[in-house]
Amino acid sequence: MFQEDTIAAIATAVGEGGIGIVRLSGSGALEIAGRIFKGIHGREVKDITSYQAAYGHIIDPDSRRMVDEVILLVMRGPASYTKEDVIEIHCHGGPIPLKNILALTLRMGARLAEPGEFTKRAFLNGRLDLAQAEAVIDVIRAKTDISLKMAMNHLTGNLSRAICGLRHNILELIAQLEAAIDFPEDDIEEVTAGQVDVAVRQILATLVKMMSTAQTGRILREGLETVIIGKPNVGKSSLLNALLGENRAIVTEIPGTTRDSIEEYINIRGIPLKVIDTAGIRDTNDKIEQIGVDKAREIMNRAGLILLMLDASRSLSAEDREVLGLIKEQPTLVLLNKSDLPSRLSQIELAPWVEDKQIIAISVTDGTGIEELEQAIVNLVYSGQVYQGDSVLVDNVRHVHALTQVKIHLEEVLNTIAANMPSDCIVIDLRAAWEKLGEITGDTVSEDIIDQIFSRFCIGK
Ligand SMILES: Nc1nc2c(c(=O)[nH]1)N(C=O)[C@@H](CNc1ccc(C(=O)N[C@@H](CCC(=O)O)C(=O)O)cc1)CN2
Ligand SMILES: Nc1nc2c(ncn2[C@@H]2O[C@H](COP(=O)(O)OP(=O)(O)OP(=O)(O)O)[C@@H](O)[C@H]2O)c(=O)[nH]1
Ligand SMILES: [K+]
Repeated sequence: MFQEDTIAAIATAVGEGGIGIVRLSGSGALEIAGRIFKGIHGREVKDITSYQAAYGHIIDPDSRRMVDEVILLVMRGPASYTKEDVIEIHCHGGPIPLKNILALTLRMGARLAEPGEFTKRAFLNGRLDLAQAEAVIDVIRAKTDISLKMAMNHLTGNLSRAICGLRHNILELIAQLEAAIDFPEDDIEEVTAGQVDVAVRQILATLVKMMSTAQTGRILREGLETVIIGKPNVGKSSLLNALLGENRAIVTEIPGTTRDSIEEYINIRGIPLKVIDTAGIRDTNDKIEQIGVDKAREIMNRAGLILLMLDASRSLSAEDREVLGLIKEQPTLVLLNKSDLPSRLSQIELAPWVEDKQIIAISVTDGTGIEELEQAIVNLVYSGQVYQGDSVLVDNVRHVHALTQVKIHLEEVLNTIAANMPSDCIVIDLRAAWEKLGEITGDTVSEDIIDQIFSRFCIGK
């Protein structure tokens, strides 16, 4: 199922870099490269064996002008990333050499690749399944080492294998039931329904276990949206700076498809915290009562973690009570800052406001309680089992949605069995579950969904 046109794109990040790469993929890749590459000692592209590089120059065949000095790498399909013929031109890593070489390949007949089109071809040509292809971009966008381990785990196919295992088990049940439908001699059917019931319950248990990893998985993949809230001067900015300083901020620039944004993450023992910026609110006015309670509520509703800060060196004020009044069901850690100063905050007065929320005494100034704060965040995210990167976590909303549907279909199977309905009714829901699972690996998925997934990739990947 090879696509005939040859695509080209800059594979490296835009901007200044040591080396830049223009990548070509498709049946015309070698020929196009052959027309613009002059290798040392007359080395020609067609004579370079797969996974060998050659030194030479890119020459514009029309003007005979030298465009850049390069190293060219040949990967012949199907032993390439896309399974097509692939050429990489490693040039000087400036935007102008890259742009000129790309333009030249386009002039020679290549087409500019769409975002994610190389990986899309790798998927369509069977190098990767859909879950693995999605992991490629997760590897690139991983925010911490742990996020990276999780993504690599998916890239190597561990999630896919788990899904395929479930699909295999469901398909076996379908086959058994259909055999019973097609050969209804004996009263084999009743026995089979009982067996199906047991088997489906087993599959459901595995499914539920997988789904239970989704919350942690999603936090590791996307970051935990965190808001630091408290009245002016309690030490919110100081805490943010302390966390940033100790844990080295990872600033990922994601030129989003919807909006250009720079997202900042704080790495708390491998957990990426995405601190929601309340600067906009703070800039206009420093007073909590002027924030507009609605706005504060909205921010807190969006947050996955609330760090509510009080000044332990002062007694509880009306402003504090207003902030405390915003506490809801969400995970909240109550931080009593400035614990280095004499305490004036009455725990008895505070208690009814915080109920079962964890309270941590900290001092940003001398570092007291920061470790405890980090540990509390770790406990919240992992709820027990710290992720070491060795097991499969479900981390992708698309996958969670599919699994939720699968669960509904399988529960329907149990209902159908309980209602003594005929086997073909059972088969309908088993088949629906089987197909839904296939959406994750891309075995049964619409072109729309495929396009949607790859459109979120960067160009050149
Ligand atoms: N220069 C370069 N680095 C890169 C990539 C690339 O395309 N180019 N990759 C991606 O963008 C990633 C590596 N992924 C790859 C995965 C498979 C194959 C591949 O061709 N595999 C062949 C093995 C070839 C052989 O046997 O020698 C195969 O499995 O058939 C290449 C890259 C990261 N680094
Ligand atoms: N003694 C002591 N002072 C602190 C501590 N943390 C912060 N401060 C001081 O408290 C003052 C306010 O700190 P900020 O971090 O600006 O407080 P904030 O909550 O961000 O204030 P706003 O930006 O006005 O909302 C500064 O003078 C800090 O140096 C602490 O743990 N102990
Ligand atoms: K401040």
